[in-house]
Formats: sequence, C-alpha cells, structure tokens
Amino acid sequence: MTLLKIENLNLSMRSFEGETQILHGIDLKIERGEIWGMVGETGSGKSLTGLSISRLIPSATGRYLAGSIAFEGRDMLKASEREMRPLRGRKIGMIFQDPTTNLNPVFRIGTQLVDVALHAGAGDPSVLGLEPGASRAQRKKAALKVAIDMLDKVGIPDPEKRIHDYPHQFSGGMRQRVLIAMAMIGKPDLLIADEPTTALDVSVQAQILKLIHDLVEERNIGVLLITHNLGVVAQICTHVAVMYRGRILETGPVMQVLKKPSHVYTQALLDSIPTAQTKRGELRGLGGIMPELQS
Ligand SMILES: Nc1ncnc2c1ncn2[C@@H]1O[C@H](COP(=O)(O)OP(=O)(O)OP(=O)(O)O)[C@@H](O)[C@H]1O
Repeated sequence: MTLLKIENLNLSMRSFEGETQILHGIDLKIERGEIWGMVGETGSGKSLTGLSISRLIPSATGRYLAGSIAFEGRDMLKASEREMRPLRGRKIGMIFQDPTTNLNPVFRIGTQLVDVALHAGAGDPSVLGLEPGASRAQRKKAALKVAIDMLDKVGIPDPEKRIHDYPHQFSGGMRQRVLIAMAMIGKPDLLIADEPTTALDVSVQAQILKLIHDLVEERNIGVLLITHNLGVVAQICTHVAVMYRGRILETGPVMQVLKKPSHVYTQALLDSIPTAQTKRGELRGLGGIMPELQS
C-alpha cells in the first residue's frame, strides 16, 4: 500500500487581510524507501504542505478546501483529532529547522527523550520492546534504554552521560541529532524534515543527511525533505517535487528532474546555483519577483 498519497490538496489560510487560497491541487505520492525533496522559493507553500500531512495547521487559521491526504490508505483529513494523536509524532515523525525552538531548555535531554518514548510506548508497547501490560517501572526502564540507544544511533558520543545534559550543552549539530533521535523514537513510517540542516555548517549538514539516508536504508521508511537547497536534493533524494506559488510544477526521479527539467522554472532554479566555475558577478537570480499569494 502506498505510504502517503496526497490528491488535489487545496488549502486556504486566514489572516487579518482575509482568507487566501495557498495550496492549489497538490498531488504527491511517497512510497517506502523513497526520499522526496520538496524545493521552491520562500513562500511557495512547502512548509504548509508538510504541516498539512500531520494536520498541524490549526483549524482557526487554515481550511482544507478540497482533496485528501491518505496515510497508509487512511484519509487524514477525515480523521478525528483523537485518531490523529497516535499518528502524529509516532507513525509520522517530524523534524524542523531550528533545534533550539524544538527542545525545551529547562529539561535534560534524557527527560525529553524518555517522555517521547513513554508516550510512543503507551500506544505501541513494541516501541519499548515490551509486551502489553508491562509495569510502570518496566516501561520507564525500557524508555531510558530506548533513549540511550537512539542517541547512540544518531551519533551522539557517550550517550549514557549525555542524556543528563541540557540542550544548551550541545552544539547546533548535536541538538539537531537529538531532534532526529526524538523523531525516530516512535519508529515512524514517514519522516517529514523541514529544512533540517539549514542552520548547520556544511560538514555537519552532510553528516545529518547521511544519517537520514541510513535510517531510510535501515528501516525502509519514506521521507519528505523540505529544502531550498538543490545540492541537498541531489545528494540524498530519490525524487523531487518543485513548488511554485502553491502548486507543484514538476515531480519525478531526482536525476531526471535535475538533468532534464521539463519546466522553465526548475531550469531557472538550477541556473541559480553557484558552481565552482561561477565567476564573481556571474550569479544569476531567478528574475522577476515572487508574486504575492494574497491576490
Ligand atoms: N498562518 C498563516 N496565515 C496566513 N498565511 C500564511 C500563514 N502561514 C503561511 N502563510 C502564507 O502561505 C504561503 C506559503 O507559506 P510556507 O511557509 O508554506 O512557504 P515555504 O515555501 O515553506 O517558505 P519558506 O521556504 O520560506 O519556509 C506564504 O505566502 C505565507 O505567507
């Protein structure tokens, strides 16, 4: 069964200026083992597409006008909040750009990871490696082990000690690893990563991307990677979707789209990447201005 199938998704957002349609007829299909890159300029609707998948847009601000988002065959737009809760953060893991805003500064890393593991284990005891009916003490012990193992997996050295540290005691790259650990603890089938490496320097970025790639290989999950960076897409994605003004212009296997883009906008995005051969003053912009969505 297809892991994620978005069909004809139309979303409007409300602001002081009124209601504006932001997403127009989004179609996207992600299978297990695929890493989809979603690229496009600022404001093209990438993040709102990602947030829609876990229905994280509050109904007071966003309204789904039409379409469906089927996760393992189940339409998430029709699911109740109660049905959504176990999916969000468990079946669907999420990583966002800035690790500082997603970790609570006043709690130790271990406490935060154990909480997530216990929460995931409450719905599915196998996450903790336990049978249903395990005692509270057994669950706590198992959650701690899962937290340490996961930190080890994402490359945090000395995890038994580091779980006692607070977020500010970690570097930016290490905090992002902690967030990946947090997203992976519930053994999600789909990982949505919104600019997960933008705030990091290039070598740390490469390590984080390799980590995501290895997790896909190992667990056969699907990934939606939202990014501005076509270099990142070329590095780890199997497929790419190009967004512009709330629409998907072009989708396909990554090499096909990057080598032979069928849309002039994709070509312009590719042309705007500096290369080692780019001379000073030669960098090309996309031309024109990003049109206002509120029209
Ligand atoms: N809460 C909101 N209320 C009204 N409009 C919003 C809201 N959030 C986002 N928008 C609008 O929706 C459009 C798409 O936003 P979105 O964040 O999905 O873009 P993006 O492609 O992810 O951009 P970026 O790359 O900068 O993160 C933008 O024009 C934005 O102004």
